[in-house]
Amino acid sequence: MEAVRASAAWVASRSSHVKVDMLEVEKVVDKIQGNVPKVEWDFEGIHYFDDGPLTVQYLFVLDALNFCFWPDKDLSYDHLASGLKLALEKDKTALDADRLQSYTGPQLRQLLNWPRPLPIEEERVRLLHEVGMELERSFGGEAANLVKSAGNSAATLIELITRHFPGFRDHSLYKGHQVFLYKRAQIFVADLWGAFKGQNYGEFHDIKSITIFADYIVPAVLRELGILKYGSNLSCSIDSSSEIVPGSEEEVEIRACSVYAVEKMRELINKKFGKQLLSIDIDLWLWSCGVQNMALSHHRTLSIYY
Ligand SMILES: Nc1nc2c(c(CN[C@H]3C=C[C@H](O)[C@@H]3O)cn2[C@@H]2O[C@H](COP(=O)(O)O)[C@@H](O)[C@H]2O)c(=O)[nH]1
Repeated sequence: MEAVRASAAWVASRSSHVKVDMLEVEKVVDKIQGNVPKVEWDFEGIHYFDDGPLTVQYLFVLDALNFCFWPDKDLSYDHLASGLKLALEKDKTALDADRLQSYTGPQLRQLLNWPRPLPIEEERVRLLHEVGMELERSFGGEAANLVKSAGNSAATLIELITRHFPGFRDHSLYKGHQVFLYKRAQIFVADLWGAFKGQNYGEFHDIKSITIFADYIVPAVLRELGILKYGSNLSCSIDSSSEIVPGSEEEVEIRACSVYAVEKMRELINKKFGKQLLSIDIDLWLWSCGVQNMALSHHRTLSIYY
């Protein structure tokens, strides 16, 4: 994703609230001797998988809703992944395109077996409808057809997703420039790649073009590692759990600098240790560390993108 990589670097070079500390990037790389611990996709054992098109439908719906869990302190990504899995196991038609278009908020809660309104629930419902409608209109109702039409190219798939599904157009304006982060579109590609182990629906000849997924966990891990340094006002806001305004310079810098920092880490590991590491590998390692560290304070932005 050249647009993501280039715009993240552009932000990082002008950033004032967040800095990428290159010395710390080097220290971390040397400490692990270039060996990023391998984390298996679905290390938690919470995702639906049947090796066929229904898995693709599941992952697309999952990533359409894969954002903003923190406003409910008991809710996490795991509930979404395992809730949709259980729903599919009970009823294989639960995620059919026509069904997606008719879910209401209470029905979505019921589907996920969640006892109270979900964060930004109306948007989640709207996005489900959007996915159902566009899948039906352009892809015969199946996310598997969307994936097939990308011809095994991650970049083409992301282009198709962002062209057809406005809810996946994760971008911001920063100092007048358009910044692309495409977190949920990229994570869908990575989920296909991970679930299908690089085969079948998960085969992409350009998987190395994917960057990390700029969420709210990875930046917190990078900060903990000393790689991201926040200015004092931003540090105070995050540590006191104040909300960071969506589209603010602070928010864009946190996300873009995270992408940039991991790109630098990957380049360094590959150069110094002669590896062919992907950003996805680093992402899953950092993310899995982050979700296991309950004490980590992350930035809080109300957003449908992450
Ligand atoms: N960068 C990055 N962000 C990720 C994921 C995943 C899940 N990926 C699956 C793929 C393989 C594994 O087996 C994982 O299960 C979720 N998130 C983000 O985290 C946040 C949720 O946090 P909490 O509220 O604590 O549950 C929220 O923004 C969500 O969008 C990832 O991989 N990378």
